[in-house]
Amino acid sequence: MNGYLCLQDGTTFKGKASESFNKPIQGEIVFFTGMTGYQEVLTDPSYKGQIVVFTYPLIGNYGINQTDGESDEIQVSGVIMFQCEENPSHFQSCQSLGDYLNENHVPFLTGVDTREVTKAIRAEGTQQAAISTKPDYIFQTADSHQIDKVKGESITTYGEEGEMHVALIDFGWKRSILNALLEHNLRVSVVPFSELETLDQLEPDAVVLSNGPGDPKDTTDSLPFIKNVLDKYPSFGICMGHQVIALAYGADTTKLTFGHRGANHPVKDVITGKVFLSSQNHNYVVKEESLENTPLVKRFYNVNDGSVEGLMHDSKLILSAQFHPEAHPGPKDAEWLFHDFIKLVKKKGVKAHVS
Ligand SMILES: NC(=O)CC[C@H](N)C(=O)O
Repeated sequence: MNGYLCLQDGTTFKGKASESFNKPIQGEIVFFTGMTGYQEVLTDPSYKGQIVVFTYPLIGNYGINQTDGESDEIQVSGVIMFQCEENPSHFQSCQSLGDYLNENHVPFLTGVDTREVTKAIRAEGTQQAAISTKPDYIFQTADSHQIDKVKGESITTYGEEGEMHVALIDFGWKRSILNALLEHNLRVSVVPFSELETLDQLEPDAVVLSNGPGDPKDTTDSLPFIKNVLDKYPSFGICMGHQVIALAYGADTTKLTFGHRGANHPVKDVITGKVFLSSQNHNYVVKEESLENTPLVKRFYNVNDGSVEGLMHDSKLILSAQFHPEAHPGPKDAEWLFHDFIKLVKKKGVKAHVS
């Protein structure tokens, strides 16, 4: 059966609709440029409600395994591919990508010129799109507040034997962030951001603010509370967590034209002068000029477009990254950030910089 990808600007692409596809779906369309990492992308809560275009032409060749999920379910609303491999080959593969998507009723199109779609998104920007049986889809009001769809209900603690206690504030956390913290022998309590009043009772040694879907300003009501937390505990923000730290201290965020999603985004560390490759998945960025009257300073920036990629507090142990030091998917070149942050927390450091 034919299926259509309809962009809100009127552009339409024809493809082959997946087996389980029976009703149109609408979502924000974004593109991911990595050659691998599709399972992590599909299950990352930051992608909640989005339609993901994989620019690499062959997706699914190593199948789906039991370990690479970033959460227990598929979070994207739809997938656009050129070719979805039906016969995966990998010793850990337990299912093909197509079967995985069909079984979970996530619609996808194949046979679409994904590079052409990407060019259209780059030209007109991230926008609403639909996977539909007809080329003339009528757009509905876009879904907002994706964060409400991924938030956890209660506090859960992992790594009971850990030597220090970290509260991971949950805006839609990726499993790899938890794993990176557990690898450092920490006890980690995942705290839904709506449960922040109980954070003090946990007596954490430090706080990590997680990734999450949608507009960071969806957390506006919680910002005064988050600022209290930041003022009190050494803190490390990742992606949405980084944006929330900026907002809490009075800086501002804005939406990029088409975001950064992929496994090879070059970032420069202002302090060391080093450039490293990073895994990224975001639409929003902190506005550099809005940092002016805040205690935050730019620590990292994107080598391609100069946008802010991370912050430090000028007198507190607060560090943040717009990219993903936990990787999954993508390079682990930035995992030293966890190491540095934890080392500073242990030393009772007062600034987010190891000299
Ligand atoms: N991965 C993330 O945490 C993404 C943050 C935010 N939703 C953005 O798109 O910019």
